[in-house]
Amino acid sequence: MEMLELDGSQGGGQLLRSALSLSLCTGIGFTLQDIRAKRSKPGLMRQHLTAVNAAAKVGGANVIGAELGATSLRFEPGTIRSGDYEFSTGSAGSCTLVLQTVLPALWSADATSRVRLQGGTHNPLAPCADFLAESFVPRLRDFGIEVDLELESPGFYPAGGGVLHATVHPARELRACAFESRGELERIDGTALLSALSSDIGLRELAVLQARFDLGEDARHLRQVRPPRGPGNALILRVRHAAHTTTFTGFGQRGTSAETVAARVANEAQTYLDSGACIDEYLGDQLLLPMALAGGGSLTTTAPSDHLRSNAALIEKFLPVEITWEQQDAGTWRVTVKS
Ligand SMILES: Nc1ncnc2c1ncn2[C@@H]1O[C@H](COP(=O)(O)OP(=O)(O)OP(=O)(O)O)[C@@H](O)[C@H]1O
Repeated sequence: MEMLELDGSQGGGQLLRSALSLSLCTGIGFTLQDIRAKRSKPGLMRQHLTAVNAAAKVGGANVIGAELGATSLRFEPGTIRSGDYEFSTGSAGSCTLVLQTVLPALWSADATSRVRLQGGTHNPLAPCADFLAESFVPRLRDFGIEVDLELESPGFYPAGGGVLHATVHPARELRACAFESRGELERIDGTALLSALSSDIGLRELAVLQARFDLGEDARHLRQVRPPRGPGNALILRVRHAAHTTTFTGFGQRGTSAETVAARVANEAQTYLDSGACIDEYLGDQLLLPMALAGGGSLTTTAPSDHLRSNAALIEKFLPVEITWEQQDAGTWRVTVKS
């Protein structure tokens, strides 16, 4: 079996997850050394370990070193199988990142799969379930990839316990896509999601968004998680253009006012609105993989993030593509994938 030797110190969890996805799709195995070496707690954390085990299960892989805290891993992919799967991070670790790891293998399978994920569905530093549903999955559809998502219950750090269901349909031939123009601005709306916290927090967050973007009453939603599993608050702002909806998320935390949480989300959205980009910084790194599997494509984004750069370097090791980026104007970069 062809094997790649990868240096895990060149990135974080994303490098591992992308390597797992690409290994399953290409049949190329890998060894990964110095996993997350530059992070404060290096090695495999629970969320990463769940992703390794999930990838091994979906792809019939042989794995050496899949243990909590492990700093090296050997992964030899086998045959991808569709089916009914259940993966749990066993904590509030992000289950959306686990889903993203196995999605490419599952859409490459020959039949529909159903996946039940348990853990955190709304975590800082990860795409939340709303981001997946409103921004990621609709763009996958452009490649010809059909994924249905159902959020049964949100899970926040530290209690976790969220449940997300995904149905993934086979997609053999991926269409090459260009996400360059976002089209006209149609609407901006926000949701304050609360669990075991006063509605007042959400109302204050939505008031900030209202003041910044002139949101009408029908564009402000307050949702209490019932039954609550533990305290949590996510503020979700959707900027809907004709060709793409961008989802911005903020998280309430002790010691940070509702106004500050909302102002950060609003500032992020404003940076995007001031740019001419179609795709936000986060979705930018996440779309590279389907673009490369489709054999090419392009997107415009607000910045070529570290995640985008390290993901591009990894993808080029597994697939015969070249990924480049160039600045178009002050707030817009164009990323191109060529085979
Ligand atoms: N606010 C956000 N909205 C959407 N996606 C996000 C957001 N924040 C982070 N992401 C995405 O989540 C992923 C996080 O990858 P990252 O490697 O940082 O994760 P990790 O496993 O927590 O790693 P580590 O702790 O090693 O940094 C990236 O694909 C990034 O684009």
